[in-house]
Parts: sequence; C-alpha cells; structure tokens
Amino acid sequence: MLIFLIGMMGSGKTTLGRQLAERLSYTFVDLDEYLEKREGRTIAQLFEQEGQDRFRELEREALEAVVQEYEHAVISTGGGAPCFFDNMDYINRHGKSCFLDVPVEEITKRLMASDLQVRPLLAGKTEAEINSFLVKTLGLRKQFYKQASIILQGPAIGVEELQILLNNN
Ligand SMILES: Nc1ncnc2c1ncn2[C@@H]1O[C@H](COP(=O)(O)OP(=O)(O)O)[C@@H](O)[C@H]1O
Ligand SMILES: O=C(O)C1=C[C@@H](OP(=O)(O)O)[C@@H](O)[C@H](O)C1
Ligand SMILES: [Mg+2]
Repeated sequence: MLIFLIGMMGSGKTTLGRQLAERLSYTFVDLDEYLEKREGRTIAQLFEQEGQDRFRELEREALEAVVQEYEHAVISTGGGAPCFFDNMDYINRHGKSCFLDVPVEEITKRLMASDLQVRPLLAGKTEAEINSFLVKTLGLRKQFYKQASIILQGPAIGVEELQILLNNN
C-alpha cells in the first residue's frame, strides 16, 4: 500500500512520514528528496534555475516515478504537490492520502525556527509576510487537501493517531 502525507509546508509531513514508515516497516520516500536526487539539484536550485512552473512538472514526474517504483511506502509530498495538474486525483487513485491540517500560527512558528533557505517560497520573508503567505496559500490549496481520505487536525498530530485512522479507513 502507498500512503501519502499532504498539507502545507511545515505541517510535519516529512517528520511524521519518517516515523510512520518506521512503525509500519515501509520504505520512507520524501518526494522533495527524491526529486532532488533525480535531478541532481536542490529544491532551491530547481526553483531558481527552472522557475516554479517547470518545478511543478518535474514534481509530477517524480510522483509518477515513485508510484511506479514502490509497492509499500509512506510518501511525504511537498506542500504544493497535490495542488497542480490532476495530482490529487492521481494520489487518491494510487493510495491513501492523509491531510495534516495544522493551524497556520503553529506552522509559522515552526518555520521561523527552521532554515528558510531550503523553502524558496519563504526565503527572505519576515514572520508577518510568511504568516500572510501561508493564509493566502492555504485558502487556495484547501480545496485539494480536503479531498484526502483521512484528515488529521493539529497542532500536535501523533503517529499513533495516524496509524489508528489508517487501520480504520
Ligand atoms: N509535531 C511537531 N511539533 C513541533 N515541531 C515539528 C513537528 N513536526 C515537525 N516539526 C518541525 O517543523 C519543521 C517542519 O517540519 P517538516 O516535517 O519538514 O514539515 P513539512 O515536510 O510538512 O514541510 C521542522 O523544523 C520540524 O522539526
Ligand atoms: O508548498 C510548496 O509549494 C512547497 C513545499 C516544499 O515542501 P514541504 O511542504 O515539505 O516544505 C517544497 O516542495 C517546495 O519548497 C514547495
Ligand atoms: Mg517536507
């Protein structure tokens, strides 16, 4: 089975995905890392050198490659991945999707304490600018995230809770 974690930047997809994969003894795939290895460049370099439109095409190609490569895996997507092309339908056709619905205030706090350079959409922004960017972006993306098979609400989403919901859905 393929399990996809989706949600905004900073919602904890990479962190929780790694924990879940370990518990299930599944392979863990972080779509950003997979794409970086595939292209031999970082996410920041891909945004800078290719622009966001091309980044989204490369992200879709990486998503398809992961689906073809793995039978059982936990896949942490990048925050924008479900929101371009028919990616959300594609994800739901190939596995179970879990939306980590964490409040923007909590996400802002986490991201401010992290390295903003690795997330090119946030690099160079102040806390207030990040907060308003996240509010605006979530407004546009929620229609996609809401199509997830499982929705978990934060701020604190535990791996046990996620595992129970996965067993029941
Ligand atoms: N449950 C949590 N509580 C507090 N901080 C967290 C939690 N999950 C993740 N973080 C922190 O928030 C930041 C973003 O987490 P990450 O897993 O990379 O999110 P995503 O992959 O959704 O962008 C990281 O600095 C991480 O250490
Ligand atoms: O929300 C987005 O558009 C993005 C999220 C990032 O992944 P995380 O959600 O893991 O930070 C990464 O794919 C890229 O910086 C763009
Ligand atoms: Mg991530």
